[in-house]
Amino acid sequence: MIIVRNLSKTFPPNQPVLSRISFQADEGELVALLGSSGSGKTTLFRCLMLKEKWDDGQYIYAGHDISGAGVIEKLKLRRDWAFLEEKPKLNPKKSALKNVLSGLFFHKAWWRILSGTTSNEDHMTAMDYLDKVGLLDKAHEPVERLSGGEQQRVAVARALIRGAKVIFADEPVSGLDPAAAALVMEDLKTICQRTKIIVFCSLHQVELAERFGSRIWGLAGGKLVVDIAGRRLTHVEKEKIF
Ligand SMILES: Nc1ncnc2c1ncn2[C@@H]1O[C@H](COP(=O)(O)OP(=O)(O)OP(=O)(O)O)[C@@H](O)[C@H]1O
Repeated sequence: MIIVRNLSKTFPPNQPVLSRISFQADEGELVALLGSSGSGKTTLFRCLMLKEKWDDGQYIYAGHDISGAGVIEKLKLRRDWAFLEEKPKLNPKKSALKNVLSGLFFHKAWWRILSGTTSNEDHMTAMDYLDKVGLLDKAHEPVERLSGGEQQRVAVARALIRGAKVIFADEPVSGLDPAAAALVMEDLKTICQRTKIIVFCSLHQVELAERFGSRIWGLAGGKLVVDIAGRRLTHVEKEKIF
């Protein structure tokens, strides 16, 4: 569970971006974050991933106040979190399977890293995750031959094999056509519900937020102006956000 109270952030010299943001996000939630360009979506994610400092506010993760986390604690916490970008950083020449397995790098025995070998168990686990994102039949394809949506799903599988408990997805489907975007969002929603992780997903498309978000947030003027359970937004709610 994540609880944030009154988080505020101003960029120097005097540009307030986030103003007293408060929320609670529970396991199994897919939070769809809507906001116009420059509203602070990425900044909010960067603060929540402890990549950006904020001025005021309390941040509680899994029952611990991590507002003042030190370097070691931050490194440990970041293992629980995964970041999905619009263009996932994958090795294009390597297969989908190898890219997913690369998520296990820090979990492998040193001699396996040196010898470049993989245990049968890791192999099976990676195949399971590829199955979860509907890519079992593409496991041995080099990633460069996969579509943008399929590459994004490989990135999701890699995040999951790392044991991510929270996924921050910053506009993960903005470069995709509507059908591919829906498939990626469907994966995120299913995985979120089945594995009880929290997914924060910033989106520009209201329809995707309405269709896949179990919760919808709207960010405008540095504030969370909308925080509702996933459903069709009213005209008034849309006007508040955009
Ligand atoms: N490092 C920085 N220094 C100063 N200002 C910044 C910095 N990063 C972001 N900003 C400013 O903060 C505001 C919010 O930026 P942010 O990238 O969080 O918005 P966003 O909602 O993610 O936008 P988009 O949808 O276009 O990606 C913008 O006005 C931006 O120029």
